[in-house]
Amino acid sequence: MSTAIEATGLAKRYGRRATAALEDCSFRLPAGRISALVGPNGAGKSTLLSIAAGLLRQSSGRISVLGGAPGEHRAKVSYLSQDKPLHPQLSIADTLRMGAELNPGRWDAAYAAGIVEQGSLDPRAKVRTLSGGQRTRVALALALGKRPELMLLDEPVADLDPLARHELMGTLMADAAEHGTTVLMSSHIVSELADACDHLLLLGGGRIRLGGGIDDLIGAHSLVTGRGDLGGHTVVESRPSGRGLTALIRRDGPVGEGWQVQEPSLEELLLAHLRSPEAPALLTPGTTAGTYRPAVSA
Ligand SMILES: Nc1ncnc2c1ncn2[C@@H]1O[C@H](COP(=O)(O)OP(=O)(O)OP(=O)(O)O)[C@@H](O)[C@H]1O
Repeated sequence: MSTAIEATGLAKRYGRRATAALEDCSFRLPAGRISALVGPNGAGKSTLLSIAAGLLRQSSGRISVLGGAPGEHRAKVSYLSQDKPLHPQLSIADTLRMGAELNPGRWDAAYAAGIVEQGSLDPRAKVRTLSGGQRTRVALALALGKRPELMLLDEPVADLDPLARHELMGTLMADAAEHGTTVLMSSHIVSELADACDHLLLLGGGRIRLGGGIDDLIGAHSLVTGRGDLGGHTVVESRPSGRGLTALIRRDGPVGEGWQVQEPSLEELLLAHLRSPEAPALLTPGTTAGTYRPAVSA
């Protein structure tokens, strides 16, 4: 599988701030995955997405996007920032016409119009008269109508009502799966990421703490309850439970006797890592920078 984004030692420091927003951030995002970019407030998610979009320059390190420098393949990339900028004076129809003009040869007018219609929006309505969630829908129609190869979405559905969120996420994911679009999407709504995404990047302290297919990452961990020795396993988090412990561990071989073993949910996996910022990072082989070499035909 080819590479959509690869970063090595990526760092970003804003001005003279003592702490870096990104610090030695290295990962590979395989093409065609729908990846959740998760992390606490201030973890560097927006910074990473802006750098990948070519709108912000890193302080050091390297990043390639669709095989080029960020911004080099702008026509194939849609970036939706948290504030979802649109022209307030334009109508929805004019906004979509602008999308068509800016993306000659790529624009899918019927698809973009369909996303607007799903929200029962009048195409003649001015953007300034729309609610926050309605603007989000129009911004997503612009981003999707472009039929990009890579979508960089910064909290794309945070201000949508639950029904609209579910329906728009469904559209986005079905479309990405059908067209093989790579999606990197930041969000705090973990319950919905579990349904929508097949890949995860967890950012903490400016570094990648977890990276890989969601099934692989969950499969590498166990939620154990009981008493006994957990030596040999990496204990990500543990807390007292009854007369013993409940712990999220990264297994190294079978778990010993005296423990009840369960598979953690994505939420349990993320919460344990968010509560334990000192736990060692885990990147699956396909997500480690520098590990992918395209097959060479003889
Ligand atoms: N323009 C800026 N100038 C100075 N510092 C900034 C700027 N933008 C972000 N930062 C700082 O960089 C760090 C990372 O911010 P960023 O917005 O990338 O985090 P985030 O993970 O997207 O957060 P959130 O979940 O709250 O949206 C924070 O400490 C923030 O204060």
